[in-house]
Amino acid sequence: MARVPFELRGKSVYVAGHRGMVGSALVRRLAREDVRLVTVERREVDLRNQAAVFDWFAQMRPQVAFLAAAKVGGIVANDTLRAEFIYDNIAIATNALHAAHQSGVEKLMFLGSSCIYPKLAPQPLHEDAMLTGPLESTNEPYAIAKIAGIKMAEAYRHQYGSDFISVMPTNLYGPGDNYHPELSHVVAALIRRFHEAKVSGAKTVVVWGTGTPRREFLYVDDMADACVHLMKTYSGAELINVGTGTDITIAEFAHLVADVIGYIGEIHFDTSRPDGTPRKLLDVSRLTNLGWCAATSLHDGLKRAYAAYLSHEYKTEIASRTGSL
Ligand SMILES: NC(=O)C1=CN([C@@H]2O[C@H](COP(=O)(O)OP(=O)(O)OC[C@H]3O[C@@H](n4cnc5c(N)ncnc54)[C@H](OP(=O)(O)O)[C@@H]3O)[C@@H](O)[C@H]2O)C=CC1
Ligand SMILES: C[C@H]1O[C@H](OP(=O)(O)OP(=O)(O)OC[C@H]2O[C@@H](n3cnc4c(=O)[nH]c(N)nc43)[C@H](O)[C@@H]2O)[C@@H](O)[C@@H](O)C1=O
Repeated sequence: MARVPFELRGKSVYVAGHRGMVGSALVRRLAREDVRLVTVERREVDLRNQAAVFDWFAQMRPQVAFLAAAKVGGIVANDTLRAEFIYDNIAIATNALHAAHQSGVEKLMFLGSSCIYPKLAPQPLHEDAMLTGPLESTNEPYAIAKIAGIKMAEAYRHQYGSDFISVMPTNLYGPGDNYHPELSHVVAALIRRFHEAKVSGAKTVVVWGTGTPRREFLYVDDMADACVHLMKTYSGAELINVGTGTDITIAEFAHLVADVIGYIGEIHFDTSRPDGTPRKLLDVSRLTNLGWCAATSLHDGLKRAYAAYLSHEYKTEIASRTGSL
């Protein structure tokens, strides 16, 4: 059966995690499609609650689902909230994927992460590197949960013929990010730290680790655009990496953030803090062959992310999401 191109038009589309960074970008992107958006707040349906999830899918019967809900955070959140990261993320994946199968969802996208690849896998990280070696210890519980979700989508495709696809995003940033000083990812952490240093006139800013790890960063609205593109054009069991295909050291990145924010002081590296994976550069050849590439440069994306931070920094939404971590 030819399953692509998949027609989104006229469909009811569920975005799980619609208040999050990726989910809200998906909502912005889907506003350009002729679809009926379906969302539900966590206080009404906690995706860890199997009965609530099964009931909600049976009642709402969405035709399409983007699974962008997860327990998410940076290196310290992953390393310290290890039980929550494995429990929440396995529960969310198993409940939502099985409910989608039971209620007859036509097509579903599961969002994994580039941290599912082995710590020392060859670079750039090809999709076939999954399960070929030990994981990075700081995010092993999260990665195991994501691998469970990927394998579940693959199994349901194999046994039931479900059109479930899995995409592996690189490190993401942009509007709606979490700015918690300890628990956030590096982009949000440094935007906040450099901004506060500029405002207070601080002479030094501390950046974690040695500065030598390399990371690839994708602007979240590009991520949402890639998700919609792949939903329409891809159907298969193979994973699809989603990134830019270029990376940068954390030291170079810190200087770029300082430049965008206008901070002119010194940068110190705190080597007592973890570096995590030495390098996480995605091989994006499958994505490129499917006709998609990123549109936003890191410099432009950071300018937009900083503008979003300035316009949201005192709003309670970020404060409440930060408090929930
Ligand atoms: N950010 C990144 O750099 C990367 C993210 N990803 C993946 O992308 C996806 C989206 O991440 P991102 O947008 O950054 O994360 P956010 O933390 O910004 O958003 C996560 C969303 O999931 C919802 N959620 C979490 N737990 C539950 C629950 N138990 N029940 C219902 N809803 C829940 C949150 O709800 P609420 O708003 O109520 O808190 C929130 O809307 C995730 O699958 C993540 O693993 C992959 C690679 C990199
Ligand atoms: C997306 C991916 O994100 C996580 O992995 P990670 O790439 O290690 O994420 P990170 O953004 O927290 O750090 C990136 C690098 O940056 C350095 N770094 C410097 N200074 C700060 C800093 O102030 N905060 C943070 N968080 N990191 C800093 C930090 O030491 C590291 O070398 C996974 O757990 C998992 O969640 C996942 O899927």
